[in-house]
Amino acid sequence: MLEIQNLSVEIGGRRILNGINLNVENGFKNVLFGPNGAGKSALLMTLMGFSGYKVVEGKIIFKGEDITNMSVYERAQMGLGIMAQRPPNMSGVKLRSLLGVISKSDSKYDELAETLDMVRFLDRDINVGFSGGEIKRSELLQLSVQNPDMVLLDEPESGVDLVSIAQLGITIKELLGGKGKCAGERCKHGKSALIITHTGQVLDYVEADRGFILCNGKVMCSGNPYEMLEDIKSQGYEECIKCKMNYL
Ligand SMILES: Nc1ncnc2c1ncn2[C@@H]1O[C@H](COP(=O)(O)OP(=O)(O)OP(=O)(O)O)[C@@H](O)[C@H]1O
Repeated sequence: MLEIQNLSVEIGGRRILNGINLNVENGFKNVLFGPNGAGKSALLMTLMGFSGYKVVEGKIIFKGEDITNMSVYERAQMGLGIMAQRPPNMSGVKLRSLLGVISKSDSKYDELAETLDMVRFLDRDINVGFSGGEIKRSELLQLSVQNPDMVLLDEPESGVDLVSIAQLGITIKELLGGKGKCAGERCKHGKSALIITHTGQVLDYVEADRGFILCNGKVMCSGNPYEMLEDIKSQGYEECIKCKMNYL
């Protein structure tokens, strides 16, 4: 589904990502761990094609096509979607208007908005004055309406209160499980995902397949995401440098 080949990225002339090789197979839910500033968000933003992230080496292959130089719009049209960590304020653009543009004609976003307690935000400017948790719910609502084949989730649980986190987790699970319309392989395996998490709370709702640890802009190791999370909790990220040789 997604192949990241020897990807190096610069922001403002500074190398942030260095020779990243990482795959997300069809229907797999892979997890990206790593300390603050490792380059995790930069990787997801680069995959989605946002400006400011300059690919200086390598390729991004999605569904067999080289998307490295495609626009955000083209990537979204191909079935790639993101729940960003810090999406921008969109003054003058109502959430309802954006959902209308994203949704296919038969999408019922009112129902999804109700599930995520977002109905009262539909006629507000996107993200303007939203709390941290409200921004996350708004992002998830947009992503659910888009219903992409592959989702990029950047710390979906951060800033969300303990009560709302269950609803958020269930909605993510339903989204990834391919609930609703889908076809062929996608129906069988659900959607593909690359998920950034520090706490691992989202993994209570999503069955993850493989974990990767990113340190200093490089993938240091890969393995069972649940074991990796326990190791990180008990030993921190020190060990990730040592296990570089185990990276597959
Ligand atoms: N627009 C920018 N201009 C300059 N430096 C940037 C910019 N965006 C990101 N960086 C730098 O790139 C590095 C990687 O940032 P990134 O947000 O990808 O880290 P992260 O692994 O997601 O961290 P966290 O876990 O704290 O969210 C950081 O050193 C950050 O300061």
